[in-house]
Amino acid sequence: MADIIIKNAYVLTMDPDKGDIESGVVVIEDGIITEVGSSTESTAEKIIDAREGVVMPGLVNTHCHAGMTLFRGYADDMPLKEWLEDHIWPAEAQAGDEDIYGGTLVACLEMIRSGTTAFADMYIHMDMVAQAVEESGMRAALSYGMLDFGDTEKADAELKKGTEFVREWNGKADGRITTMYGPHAPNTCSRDFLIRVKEQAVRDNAGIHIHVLETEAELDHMKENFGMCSIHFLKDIDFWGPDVLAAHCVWLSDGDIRILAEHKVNISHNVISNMKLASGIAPVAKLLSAGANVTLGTDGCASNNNLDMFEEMKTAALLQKVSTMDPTVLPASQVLEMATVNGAKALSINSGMLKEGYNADIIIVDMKQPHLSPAYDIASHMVYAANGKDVKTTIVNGKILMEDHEITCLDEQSILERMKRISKNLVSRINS
Ligand SMILES: C[C@H]1O[C@@H](n2cnc3c(N)ncnc32)[C@H](O)[C@@H]1O
Ligand SMILES: [Zn+2]
Repeated sequence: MADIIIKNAYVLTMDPDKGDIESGVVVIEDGIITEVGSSTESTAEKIIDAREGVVMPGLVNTHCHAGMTLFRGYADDMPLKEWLEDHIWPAEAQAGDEDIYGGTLVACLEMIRSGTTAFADMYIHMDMVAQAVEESGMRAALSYGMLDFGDTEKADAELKKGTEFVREWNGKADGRITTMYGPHAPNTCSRDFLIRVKEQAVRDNAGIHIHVLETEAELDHMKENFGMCSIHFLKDIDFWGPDVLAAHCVWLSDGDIRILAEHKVNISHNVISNMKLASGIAPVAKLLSAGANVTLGTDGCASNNNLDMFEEMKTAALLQKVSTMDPTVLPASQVLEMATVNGAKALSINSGMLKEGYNADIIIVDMKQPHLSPAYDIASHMVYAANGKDVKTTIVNGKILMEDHEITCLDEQSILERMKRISKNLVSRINS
């Protein structure tokens, strides 16, 4: 007997061999999708009638700092350097285990509510982040954000911390948690340190998550110090490969785009964060036509200011269209691919499609609403008309984390109460 059968659903499989199914079933057993479309199986522990709903793969947020929900709305309307150095980093220095744990739980609630089933995170106090992810039921690729600023003692300590985290948590939480190395960026980490991180990641067979060319200031810094941009600099030290997840990638030349595509680097496009910090417009249409694996991420809540991947999809499409003055770039189906299939590939997880043998990471979107009516083209609706609040059911690894808008895995009220308490205490510590 199956664990879950979802029936009477419009199934947006994202599987190119199968396409959409007008009214079909999805069968789940032991955390895995065992059938899609039709089934001889009619009994299950749990039957979900998804009439007037769209069943699709959960969205994959490939660049997040989940604990930064703590700083949602805390420092807005300024450029990256001032925002990080004068506000966020001093605030993070005051945050403790309890704060990051509580902030991450709020992020998980927000993601589950808005249809994200997996995310890549780079942050601090990562044991607490991992613990929160484990409890939430979500899937995540976690990394400790390492910075050395050219200080060799700090480099040793940071790499030690990063390595311990990678080794301790990889494969934990029934395999829902995987780990990566997280060197912060080419302008905050030294050349030697980046070389050491790459070697260590190769030894540990782990991926690398890094910010790259988010701002023009980084481009100027790299040119001044190394006579080349970050993309060429990282090529020079053999850093690039399909194991790397590069966030932002805004300030790219055509040559940079070729390098990223050739080395099969995974790119996380963080359109809303880049717009809010006025960092710039990433050449996403060009990256995609060069064959690069472009995915979507929200970045942290202090530069977005939410974790709604539906907003991210719509904004990504619209900004590329207007910035290239070409309405045909990033059509809805391609944007959906970025948020599902491409994201799963970047995280090396077997999710992102509704297909036999894939992880049962699935969401159901409630279509019986004025803003989704009528429904000619479901992909169009998911990108241009829907938002995170339309997600009514979220399943990760075959477990229901939210059903009919009701969170089933976490105690939402107590997490929100805790956030009130810790954020108040944190701000009073920062201000004293
Ligand atoms: C892992 C580290 O990355 C920082 N961080 C958060 N958002 C950004 C961003 N847009 N660019 C660079 N660093 C960022 C966090 O504040 C943390 O210190
Ligand atoms: Zn970031």
